[in-house]
Amino acid sequence: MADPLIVKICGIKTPDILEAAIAAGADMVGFVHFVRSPRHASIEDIATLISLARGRVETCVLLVNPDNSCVAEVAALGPDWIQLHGPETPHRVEAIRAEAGVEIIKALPIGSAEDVAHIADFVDIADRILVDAKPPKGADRPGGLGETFDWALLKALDPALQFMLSGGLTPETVADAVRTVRPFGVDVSSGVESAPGVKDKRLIEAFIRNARAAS
Ligand SMILES: O=C(O)c1ccccc1NCC(=O)[C@H](O)[C@H](O)COP(=O)(O)O
Repeated sequence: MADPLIVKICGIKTPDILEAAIAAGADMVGFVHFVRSPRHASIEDIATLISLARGRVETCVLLVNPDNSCVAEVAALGPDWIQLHGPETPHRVEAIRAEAGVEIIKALPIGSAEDVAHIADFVDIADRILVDAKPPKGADRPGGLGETFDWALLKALDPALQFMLSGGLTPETVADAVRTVRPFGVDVSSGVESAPGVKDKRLIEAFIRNARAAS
């Protein structure tokens, strides 16, 4: 039997939405620590959210090219995962993994066949790979933009690679994404919001329901 689909709801900022995501059956929740994001959460808020979530749902703190002090501060909160969503090199991912002692999701932006080929550099270093749309030139952040990419590019990947799919997924598109791409997991942020940074409980429920129905 195939592994059950992992569903991650990213960009949660409040206990209320955390509870809604858990009640709707999320496997993993993401907290963004990046000041330019409309989903930015402080270290103090993330500490509260992790303590509420512990043992109920896997937690992931999303960082962009963090320095060592930021990594240490986040690792001390005891998340299940750290997601690196910036231009971190394989060497830097390896160093952060060793420093934090936390499993790493490496997010990689996809816009071309070269970007897909670049994934191979991280598969033995990161614990999980997440593919996302490459941000348009001039974007003020590297993710959470509601942008999709050409899923057909992923046909070049080693079929044995288990990866998570993100980038512009919505309750309406996630079933097609699951059936077409057959990812190990799906990740969403903008597609379950009523405005940038404002999560919508009904959209979260619909996203998880539609993802599971297709898996
Ligand atoms: O969400 C953000 O604002 C963000 C900021 C900086 C780096 C990454 C960010 N989000 C990454 C995510 O995990 C999103 O879930 C992923 O990019 C998909 O986002 P969306 O297309 O909005 O569903």
